[in-house]
Amino acid sequence: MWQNKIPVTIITGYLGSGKTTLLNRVLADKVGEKSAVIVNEFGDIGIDSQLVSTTEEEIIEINKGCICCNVRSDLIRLLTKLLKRMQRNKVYFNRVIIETTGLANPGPVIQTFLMDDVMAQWFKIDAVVTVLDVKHLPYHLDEPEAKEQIAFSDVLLFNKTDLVSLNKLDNLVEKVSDMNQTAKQLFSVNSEIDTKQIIDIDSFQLGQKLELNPNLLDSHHHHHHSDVRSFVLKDDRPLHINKVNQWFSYLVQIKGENLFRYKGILYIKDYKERVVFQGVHMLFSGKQDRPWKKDEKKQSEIVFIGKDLDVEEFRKGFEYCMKE
Ligand SMILES: Nc1nc2c(ncn2[C@@H]2O[C@H](COP(=O)(O)OP(=O)(O)OP(=O)(O)O)[C@@H](O)[C@H]2O)c(=O)[nH]1
Repeated sequence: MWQNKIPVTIITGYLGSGKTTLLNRVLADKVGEKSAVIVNEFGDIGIDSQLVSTTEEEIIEINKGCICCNVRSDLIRLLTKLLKRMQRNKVYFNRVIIETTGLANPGPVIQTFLMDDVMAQWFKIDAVVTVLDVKHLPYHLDEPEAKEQIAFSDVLLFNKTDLVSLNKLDNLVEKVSDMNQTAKQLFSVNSEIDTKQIIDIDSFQLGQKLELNPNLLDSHHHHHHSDVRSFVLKDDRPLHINKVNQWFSYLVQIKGENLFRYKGILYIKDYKERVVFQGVHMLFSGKQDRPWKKDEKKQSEIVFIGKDLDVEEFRKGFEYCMKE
């Protein structure tokens, strides 16, 4: 039996801030070995689990909804199952890392570990790590999810510092510090930090969290998402690269402001490799990834998350990329 509770690191942060990049760093590091990883995706499909580079960790994905709402019971069920498998020596893990969706309020996730008896007996929260996209966060600071992610944080990672001036960064740090005065502050490009600064730091402060939100432990606590929607386009017909380039440059330039997050895997005609792309507002990057595996279904899957997006228009654009 284990004498110590299993530490849980909760990685949160708004859409596209650099959470998966951070998770990959932790997993590539010695400190992340033997982690059970839970990735929660907002939308129908799990692109994240395909983008997380894995070795021997258990990666489990919850993608039926948002982890902080209807999926809380799924989280408990899943962790209970993992515990049972460990007791039967089927798996071994000595920590849990949860990456929440960019639209999750971490409050209810924290609550899961405090309120449920079994969870509280076996697990302890090591830290809530919030990744901040210093370029785009100023546009989202008024969103309730962004605010709560900052408020509940034990470690604030100001990421993407390559994209802003020192002046802008200072302004943002000042605003964020007003919202959370006790969290440790770290700065990074591509979430590059010494992972020891966020893992096994035992810095979860319940008292301080309760001061912020006295309802945290109230099991009737409810939370509603702001007006942000997501949808997925999926098709197994190959896409033409020239058309894809045209469509994306249109989307980025014309829709970029309302397009908070988009990412996916593309099946491009005549390419042996998958194309993986990522976008946050007007910043976009795509690259050829590993070759398609023999038994893998070749198809394109894209998730879009944003405000005032006309799904039909996106669907037409996608169809256009398939036409000869
Ligand atoms: N320029 C720059 N780009 C970055 C930095 N960190 C991450 N990115 C890019 O930002 C995009 C989003 O990074 P992810 O790690 O996928 O972000 P995320 O928070 O997991 O995103 P979601 O969970 O999908 O909302 C990717 O294209 C990254 O390569 C950084 O410090 N600077």
